[in-house]
Amino acid sequence: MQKAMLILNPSSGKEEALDHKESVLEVLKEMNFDITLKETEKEDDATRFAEEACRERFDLVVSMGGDGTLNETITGLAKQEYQPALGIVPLGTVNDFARALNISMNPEEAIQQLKTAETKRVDIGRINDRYFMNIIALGGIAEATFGVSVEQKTKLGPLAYMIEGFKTIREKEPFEADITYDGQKWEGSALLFLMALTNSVGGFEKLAPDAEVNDGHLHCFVIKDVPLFKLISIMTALLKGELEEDENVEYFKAKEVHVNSETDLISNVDGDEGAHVPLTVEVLSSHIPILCPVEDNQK
Ligand SMILES: Nc1ncnc2c1ncn2[C@@H]1O[C@H](COP(=O)(O)OP(=O)(O)OP(=O)(O)O)[C@@H](O)[C@H]1O
Repeated sequence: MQKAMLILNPSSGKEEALDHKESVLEVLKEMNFDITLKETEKEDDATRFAEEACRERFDLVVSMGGDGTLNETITGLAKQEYQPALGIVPLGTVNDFARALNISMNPEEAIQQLKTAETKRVDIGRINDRYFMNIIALGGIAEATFGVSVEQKTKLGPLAYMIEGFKTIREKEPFEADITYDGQKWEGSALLFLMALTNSVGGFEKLAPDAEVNDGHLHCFVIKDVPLFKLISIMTALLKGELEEDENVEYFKAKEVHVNSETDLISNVDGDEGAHVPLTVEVLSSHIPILCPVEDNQK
């Protein structure tokens, strides 16, 4: 009999994981899995559980929680030679990675999708010694989002990040960035630097319309030092996928990016506080086997 590990974070999103526990257990049973249930209690539990699933040669790991739990689970899988397939039941407030994979935002539907899903290897990213699934952001807006409370996030949803960022951007200075990517260089004054693996960021799904979850590239945007009103219009157009060529935005694709700055920038890694500059960011191409809805594979 094949073995599945369900990693469940009871505190995610609106604390609804326990409401869906029975459904997911039922579906995994229907799929003929011998199930081990692991509930997280604290930081890094999901990483330890995922490592254990690799060591003990589980066939499937299902991560049921928010982006934080998913990031921890992927961190546990990323370094291992043997990796079980990863199923995702999104329960967080943003769930960008699941969005990019066309996994339903409705937990019950996402659970049902597991039954017919197919395994697809997708890219993840590494920033210094940490992994990420969606985006690295650097600059005032990016740092401001660290202050968004869980209550705000839950109430306002994904928009809270951007709103909070715009509110505080006035106080922030542009930074001099020294960016090297795949042998090329960009130097200049920037307000924001984004490196995205998928098109789905902060709940918006059109950031980099040609980004695929396994295209082996970081999609990078440097927003130069512009007045606040211009920044807001650029960001709005960018997130809606409506940004035309703009002299204030530099776009490039890269497999590896090095960033340095004299300003002490703190990276925003998938919405959480990450490493300070200097940074080395790279794509680990088609690195994690993920259960994706069938429709997506048949495109
Ligand atoms: N039982 C628990 N009670 C409280 N916190 C927990 C528990 N188990 C894990 N955690 C914490 O929950 C965090 C992850 O939460 P979650 O998966 O909801 O991510 P998130 O980033 O808040 O998601 P999103 O932004 O999409 O809402 C981990 O950092 C971990 O420390």
